[in-house]
Amino acid sequence: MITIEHVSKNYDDGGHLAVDNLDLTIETGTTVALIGPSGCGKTTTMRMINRLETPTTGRILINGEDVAKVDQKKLRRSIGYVIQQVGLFPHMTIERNIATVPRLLGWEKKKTDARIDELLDLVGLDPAVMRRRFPHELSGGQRQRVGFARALAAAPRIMLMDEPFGAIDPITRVRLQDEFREILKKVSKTVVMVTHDLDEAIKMGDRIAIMRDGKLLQYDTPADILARPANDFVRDFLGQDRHIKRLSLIEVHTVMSPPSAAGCGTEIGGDESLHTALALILGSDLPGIDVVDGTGRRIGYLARDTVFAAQA
Ligand SMILES: Nc1ncnc2c1ncn2[C@@H]1O[C@H](COP(=O)(O)OP(=O)(O)OP(=O)(O)O)[C@@H](O)[C@H]1O
Repeated sequence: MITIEHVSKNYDDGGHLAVDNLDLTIETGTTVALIGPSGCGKTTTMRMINRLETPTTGRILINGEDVAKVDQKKLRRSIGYVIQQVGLFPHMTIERNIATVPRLLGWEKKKTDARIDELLDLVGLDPAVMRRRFPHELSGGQRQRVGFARALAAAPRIMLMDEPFGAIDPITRVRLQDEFREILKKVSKTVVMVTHDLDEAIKMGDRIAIMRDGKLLQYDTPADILARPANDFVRDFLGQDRHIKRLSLIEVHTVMSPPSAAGCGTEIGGDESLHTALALILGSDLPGIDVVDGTGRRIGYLARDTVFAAQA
């Protein structure tokens, strides 16, 4: 668990606080997305966790231990850090890049080698092809995968991710978000992620922290934030389509009714979102659609009105 207690950051001794009396608790194994307008203090907050910045007042605890009292090198090596432009060492092969922290920790070659293969597999890259390549021989998406693998190398319990998909084209970005989310769940990390992208925060975050002028405005699950913005600023920040965005968090099988006697010809998977269902229903102009399982068997019926009611 990461506990941020009454933390403020004043960079210039002037009156302006980059982070203003922030209190935030991040439960172990969850992902928290920090979001808010440019300059609101997201990156500063994240960088105080691994002591790239020092709080002016307040303290940050990891599992009860004050990070200010932990050896700085030890702290950094125990926290994975992924940044927008990846920051791979250009003159090193992919395998050496991934081995950075294991080497600093003095791992044996055999253990490091096995770990490199395991991680490249995990992030969907073929070790036989990738190990000996250099960063400039990779696409942006592949580099981001390697950056992610490198951050995971020494199995840190915490991952900090600063705009990890910011420099990636939209199609690759969505695919990487899906894959990284699955991997982070599988390896059960505590993740703090900075993003400008509300859809990304909704998709990746178990909780979203919305900041403005260094202050925390709302900290809640994506569904609760979208349903109940804390104030007018948050409501505006979420946008007019927040009800539609909420539909992307609800799976069809959770609201479907029993299957209709006769199929209606248009179908959707039970684990798809109501957002996808809405698009299908509007496109088909039907009062509802069939819900099917992975084998194509009809398991339910989703009425248009059910989708509309879920938006409210
Ligand atoms: N090293 C620094 N020295 C002085 N001021 C800084 C420094 N880093 C950040 N700031 C200031 O602190 C405030 C918060 O910056 P921070 O980078 O944390 O915001 P952010 O929400 O991550 O912004 P962005 O979304 O634009 O990356 C801003 O006013 C910024 O100008």
